[in-house]
Amino acid sequence: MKLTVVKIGGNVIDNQEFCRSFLQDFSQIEGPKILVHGGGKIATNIAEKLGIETLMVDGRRITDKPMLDVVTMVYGGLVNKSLVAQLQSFNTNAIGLTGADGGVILSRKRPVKEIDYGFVGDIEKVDSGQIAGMLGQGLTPVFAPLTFDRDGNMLNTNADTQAQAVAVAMAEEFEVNLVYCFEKKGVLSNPEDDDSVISTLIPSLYEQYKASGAIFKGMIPKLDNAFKALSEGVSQVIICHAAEVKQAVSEGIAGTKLVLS
Ligand SMILES: Nc1ncnc2c1ncn2[C@@H]1O[C@H](COP(=O)(O)OP(=O)(O)O)[C@@H](O)[C@H]1O
Ligand SMILES: CC(=O)N[C@@H](CCC(=O)OP(=O)(O)O)C(=O)O
Repeated sequence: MKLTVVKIGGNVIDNQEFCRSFLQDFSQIEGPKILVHGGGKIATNIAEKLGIETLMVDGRRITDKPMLDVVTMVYGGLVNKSLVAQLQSFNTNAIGLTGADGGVILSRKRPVKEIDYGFVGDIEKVDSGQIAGMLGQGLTPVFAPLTFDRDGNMLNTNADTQAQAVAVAMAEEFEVNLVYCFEKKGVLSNPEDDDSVISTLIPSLYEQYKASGAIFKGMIPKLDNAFKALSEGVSQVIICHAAEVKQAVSEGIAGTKLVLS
């Protein structure tokens, strides 16, 4: 059975009209589906209003206790519940969850090496059976980028990684199609040219673009996650503009398609 897992980034969520139109398209995807959302940009804005400074290292947020409170409120509350309410208006019976709800995504607090990331989680286990149970009831899980550990902590978890971990876990039972949606048309060969979309990306080409600097910042962990998903059993991975989500799912052609060779 086919399953679609879509990740939507913070730049899309932050734009009300763009986000609403994406959710309408997402609702029209046939068959069981899961949405994993980010919201990094919104957390940064709200933290700033509260006088809390944002620090990112390698695309990961340093999450001390005040920042953990912000991301729990923003991702688990504001963003998650707003997406769920909007999906309900498009007749998708969404259920909003953090990884802690139902114990679905267990993590381990990232060990301190050179950098102390604070309350950031590295995913250990996804309870695919419980997620399949929700899908079986006709529900569409909507995951906030938050997980939990055995010590009772809520942990901030990168949304691209969480989408990858959910997709890989579900691939044991389903034929999973993973789509990373963001505000550009795909992975670009020239970051200055929005039309320079790489239609098919293989690992060796990725390494070349990374070395030349054409692929940088947030796109690097996104692609690492995307290739990991493919090599661990996910059937198809596409990175595309949020407006192309339906096309990516129904035709398998949109933005950048990843292949292993
Ligand atoms: N070659 C590239 N093609 C497209 N985007 C790129 C590229 N290299 C770097 N980027 C950057 O990566 C960003 C996407 O990563 P990220 O900010 O983590 O997205 P999201 O929050 O949507 O997950 C884009 O907004 C863009 O600025
Ligand atoms: C640990 C970590 O970095 N967590 C991310 C979770 C949100 C996220 O990934 O949002 P986008 O997809 O919109 O970037 C953060 O707090 O920024």
